[in-house]
Amino acid sequence: MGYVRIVVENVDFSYRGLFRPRGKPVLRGASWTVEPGVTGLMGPNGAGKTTLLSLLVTLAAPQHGRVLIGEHDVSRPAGRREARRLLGFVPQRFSLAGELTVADTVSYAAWVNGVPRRACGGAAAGALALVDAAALAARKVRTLSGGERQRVGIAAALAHDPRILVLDEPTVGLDPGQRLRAREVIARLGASRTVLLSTHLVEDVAHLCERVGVLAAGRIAFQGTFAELEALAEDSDPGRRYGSAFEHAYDRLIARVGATS
Ligand SMILES: Nc1ncnc2c1ncn2[C@@H]1O[C@H](COP(=O)(O)OP(=O)(O)OP(=O)(O)O)[C@@H](O)[C@H]1O
Repeated sequence: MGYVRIVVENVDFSYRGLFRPRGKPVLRGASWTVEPGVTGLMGPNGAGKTTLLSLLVTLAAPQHGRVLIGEHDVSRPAGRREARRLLGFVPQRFSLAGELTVADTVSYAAWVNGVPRRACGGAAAGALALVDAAALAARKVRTLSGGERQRVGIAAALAHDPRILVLDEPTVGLDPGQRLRAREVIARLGASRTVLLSTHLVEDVAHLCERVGVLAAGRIAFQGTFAELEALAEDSDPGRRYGSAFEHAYDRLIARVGATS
């Protein structure tokens, strides 16, 4: 199966409610192309990263503009149906039934996502192997550590063998060893899929992401490589270290977008 890109075209999105019929604009004319491999989505708290990921995985629909998953336009019901087969999603917080085994949890995810019942066991075993979690298959979910649980969540999202994997802050709350392990798993998955993850961690982007998008003031203010983002720092201080150069580039970018919006 080939690679699949994600295209976001001129998307507006507001959360609307009974008392806010026009809503609060979160995305305003956001456009972005996510290529195969691993891409990071960054942006300040409240910028709309989770909102944008929800639109990409068809949990919400834009009020204007469109989202394409491969050739499928998710604003149409048929396009949404086809797109969902191609998508796996790991939300920032997810609940798993503590009394189920890991194998049953991932088999169930496969079945929910359309894998025929007789193939679910094999699909689960394959997905667990992909995330280095085959040895956890017989464990009850309630006995897992945070890092193990995160890998099982990723396996559940992979159980129907999607071409695209979307992860919302996948390394939050993991200790440094587990974070490295999660990065290794995600990098491996990105070798044959389109992987998009949101993160606040500069090290995640530096070590893992071939490309990065920065969301600010309702749109993708930057898309390019990590090195290109870093170069925005226009390093006037030769003593500045690697990490802080990135923070500097990032701050300048956000300030520039804030001034023009
Ligand atoms: N269900 C909702 N109803 C109304 N407003 C919401 C809802 N979810 C998010 N928002 C608002 O939309 C804006 C974007 O939120 P979102 O969670 O997408 O940002 P984020 O970039 O993921 O933030 P963080 O980095 O803190 O996780 C915020 O102002 C938030 O308060």
